[in-house]
Amino acid sequence: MINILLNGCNGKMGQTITQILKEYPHIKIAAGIDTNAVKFKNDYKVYNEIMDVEETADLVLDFSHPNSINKIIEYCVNKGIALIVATTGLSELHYEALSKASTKIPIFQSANMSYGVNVTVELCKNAAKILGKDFDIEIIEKHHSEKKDAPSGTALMIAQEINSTLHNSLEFIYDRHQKGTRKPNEIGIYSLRGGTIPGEHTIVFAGKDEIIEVKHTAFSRKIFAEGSIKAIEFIVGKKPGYYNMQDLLKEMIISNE
Ligand SMILES: NC(=O)C1=CN([C@@H]2O[C@H](COP(=O)(O)OP(=O)(O)OC[C@H]3O[C@@H](n4cnc5c(N)ncnc54)[C@H](O)[C@@H]3O)[C@@H](O)[C@H]2O)C=CC1
Ligand SMILES: O=C(O)C1=N[C@H](C(=O)O)C[C@H](O)C1
Repeated sequence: MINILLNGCNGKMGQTITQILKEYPHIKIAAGIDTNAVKFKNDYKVYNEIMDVEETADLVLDFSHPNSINKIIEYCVNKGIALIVATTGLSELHYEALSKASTKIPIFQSANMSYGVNVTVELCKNAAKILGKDFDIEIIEKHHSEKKDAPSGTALMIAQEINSTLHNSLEFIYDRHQKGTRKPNEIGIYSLRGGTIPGEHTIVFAGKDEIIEVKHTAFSRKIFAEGSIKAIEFIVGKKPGYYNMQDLLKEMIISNE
């Protein structure tokens, strides 16, 4: 049995995970944490503060807000348990703190827990290797109207992966208003917010007289929850270190061979 603490349990993702985990008897939510602790009636205890949690657990799964990152890192390091961070909108300081903590505990961090998106990243890296010199690359992301951060963590992750494939030669542009003509070394990232869109990312490779688009559409939040379950199974028993979806996919490919 794997026991988890679910940080942000009363949010959209917290509740999706709460429902899906009912189909996975080997993973139990020992307790939840949410600043809005009374929003839903859960069949586990919900705390306002992680430091008050009495239940023991193997790991913390976080889908909340960047303002809780430092506290959950401190909690996991003190307890010597793993941490999975799915929250987006993190700052450089948050990444530094996660990296420092990963020398003591296993940390899994991904801006997108779906397999499909992580395969999309690989497709784009390969396309960028071939097309990067001759094609302009731009990213368009669409999300629901309640999303707090922009651009999405996924759009940034895709842009960073493409940039590292192109020897970090790209300049990130988030708004073209009054920017003039496009320079060849730019990568534009655009955000649209509306309705209940669970998440859509389109990566555009625009050349002379032709265009290639790689697009991933999430039809529901289930894909993020199912990827999180794979991350839970992956991280338990791991040595301290900084892991992501690419590590998980590599392990899956090896075990399928
Ligand atoms: N990595 C991935 O695959 C995915 C990541 N996300 C990210 O997960 C985060 C949450 O997304 P949603 O569930 O859609 O948001 P939401 O706003 O519906 O839920 C967030 C929950 O966290 C709670 N919360 C806020 N501050 C907190 C704190 N300091 N401590 C504990 N709880 C706190 C809120 O009360 C709320 O219930 C966002 O950053 C989002 O971008 C969302 C979907 C997939
Ligand atoms: O807030 C969301 O909803 C999502 N956030 C993540 C992101 O910022 O990339 C992942 C997914 O697209 C849904």
